[in-house]
Amino acid sequence: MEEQRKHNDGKNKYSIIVPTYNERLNIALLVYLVFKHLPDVDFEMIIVDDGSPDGTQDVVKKLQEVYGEDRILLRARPKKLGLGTAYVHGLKHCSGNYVVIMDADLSHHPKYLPSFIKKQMETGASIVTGTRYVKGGGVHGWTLMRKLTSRGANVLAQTLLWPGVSDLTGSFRLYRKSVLEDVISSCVSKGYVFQMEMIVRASRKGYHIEEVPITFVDRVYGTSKLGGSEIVEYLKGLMYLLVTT
Ligand SMILES: Nc1nc2c(ncn2[C@@H]2O[C@H](COP(=O)(O)OP(=O)(O)O[C@H]3O[C@H](CO)[C@@H](O)[C@H](O)[C@@H]3O)[C@@H](O)[C@H]2O)c(=O)[nH]1
Repeated sequence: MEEQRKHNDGKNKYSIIVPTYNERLNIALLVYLVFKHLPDVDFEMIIVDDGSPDGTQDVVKKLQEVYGEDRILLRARPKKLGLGTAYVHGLKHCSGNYVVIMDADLSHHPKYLPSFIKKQMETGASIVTGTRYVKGGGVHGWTLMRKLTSRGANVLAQTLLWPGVSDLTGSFRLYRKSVLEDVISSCVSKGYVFQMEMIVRASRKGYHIEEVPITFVDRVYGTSKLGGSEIVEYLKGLMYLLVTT
């Protein structure tokens, strides 16, 4: 972190976008861990909640009292509108020059954040993406079916699209804000396939992308919102990318 501060010169600010839907049991621990792992970093967290019926927003408001409304921003939408548009919505409210996107359920552990920042500073990359599919990365707690689905989705996309990135469907990423704005404006997907579209379009545009290994740990509280319809959307998205990129 000392090294990080040296290179930072107080200029870099990180906006961490966290989309939430029914994450009441996870969000406080996530916020605590982000603060713990980024003690000397200038950052804000933008929670994009889609009217979670479990009271996620009430917890976020309490967190704002503890950490400050300038560090924890709540940007709510009235109903569940999908992951892709949640990122777009969050991005509108970012004041940092770098943007991190991560899940609320601790499957993206905040302990990795310093390595994302370090990698970006060392390489000058426009995007640093977390990968489960290189040495040092992995998944923990998934059923065999979920592992096969994720692996299959990646292998299929790698074979068809050749993007030069090992994990296309993961969403734990750091972007230079201007790059995210550029790439996001050319994306059309709304659901989970958005992650793949983002990284493929960024790669096609020639942006410098680096990877850091992460272990994705399945959530302890709550349930995944990834259903059969998302898989159909993924396949449609893959075909769309095949013909448009
Ligand atoms: N605001 C908002 N948030 C949402 C929505 N759907 C899901 N989320 C939030 O998005 C995050 C990821 O949702 P999960 O439902 O936990 O995803 P997952 O099944 O664990 O999938 C993860 O792994 C996939 C790759 O294997 C990723 O593609 C996916 O983005 C995510 O990281 C969580 O913080 C969840 O609350 C939505 O419609 N709106």
